[in-house]
Amino acid sequence: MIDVQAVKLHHLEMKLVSPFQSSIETVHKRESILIEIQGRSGQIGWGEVVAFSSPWYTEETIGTCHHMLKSFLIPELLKKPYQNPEGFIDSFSYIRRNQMAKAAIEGAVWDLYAKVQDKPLAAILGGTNNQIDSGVVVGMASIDHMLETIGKHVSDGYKRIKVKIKPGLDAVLLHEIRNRFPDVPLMADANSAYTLDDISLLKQLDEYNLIMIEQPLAYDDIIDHAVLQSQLETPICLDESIITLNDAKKAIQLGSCRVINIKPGRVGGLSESKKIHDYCLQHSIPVWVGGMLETGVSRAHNIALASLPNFTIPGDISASARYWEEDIISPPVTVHNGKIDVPRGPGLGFEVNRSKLAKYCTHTERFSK
Ligand SMILES: O=C(O)CCC(=O)C1=CC=C[C@@H](O)[C@@H]1C(=O)O
Ligand SMILES: [Mg+2]
Repeated sequence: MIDVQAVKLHHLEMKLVSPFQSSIETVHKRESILIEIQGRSGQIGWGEVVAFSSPWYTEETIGTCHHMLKSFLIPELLKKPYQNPEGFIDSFSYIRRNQMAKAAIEGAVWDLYAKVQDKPLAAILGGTNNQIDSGVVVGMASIDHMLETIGKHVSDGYKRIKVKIKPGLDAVLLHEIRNRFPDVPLMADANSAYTLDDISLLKQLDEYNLIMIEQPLAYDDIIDHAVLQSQLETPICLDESIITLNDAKKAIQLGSCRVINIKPGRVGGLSESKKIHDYCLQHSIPVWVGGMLETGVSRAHNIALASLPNFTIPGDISASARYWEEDIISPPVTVHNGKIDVPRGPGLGFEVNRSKLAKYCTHTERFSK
């Protein structure tokens, strides 16, 4: 039973240890909202808004999520008790899209639900693995700088390297990486930087033995991706184009991709993530958990999700230290021999460190019954 008495929104501002550049945007400072919900017997559940400050990745922002939470989602949660997270999800099924706002509060509800049952969130979701493989993303920089960063991550033991590419920084970059690191498991993420006019250039990337190329074409497309996939040997992975289970079904039926990146924020939460995972498992499509440069709270949700059996490709879940001087969870996420332990404690299995929260929090809002 989930009977939420009070909700707090903690607005945070944290500086990344180094700026993160993709084909569209460079992120220096991360704004986020942590959601703290309190159940009837005093247990606390945590969620996180992973939208960025501006709508460059999807249409949502911290501001739109805040509006949705305050005006619609929090009132729905405080209105009555729910038997389980699915019951709460049904209560807001009338709301179109706004996936990151929904995922943030749904994540807090899942954490609370697991704590009420005194079980790890991973177990409640159906996780089967005690450890997950860890991959890391290298943002754009000069090629020399990227090679140096990759070398560091490889020696730290990361199981997979993802680089950001765009026209002009693709074949030349991958060529240099393969010269230096011929065998490293490598993939490239374009964040929609190409069109079908670039097909011959994209075909050249087949020679770099990439595990996959992520979202090469438009952020809302599955048709052109099907055309491209039919001409590429390298598997296409969809990220931005997959917002719901239905999108995943259609993309798989059309042959638009051979891999899917599941980010709970992008697909509206852990329930939808699990449905996409299960459908992909039935259709032999491997999946992995994507990252959003998030704090330890959302990273903890991602670790629990990644313990499910079809997450067979290392995701973008790296150590806290890769992002922050100090994370706001205790203990921070650490990587040993390229692996992260799935926590065994109840709920997320990490505690939010209140003094660090206070340090990075600009203001807190409180809502109650
Ligand atoms: O969280 C991480 O480690 C990196 C995440 C990452 O690569 C991305 C986060 C958000 C937007 C994009 O630039 C990119 C992605 O598309 O997957
Ligand atoms: Mg991506």
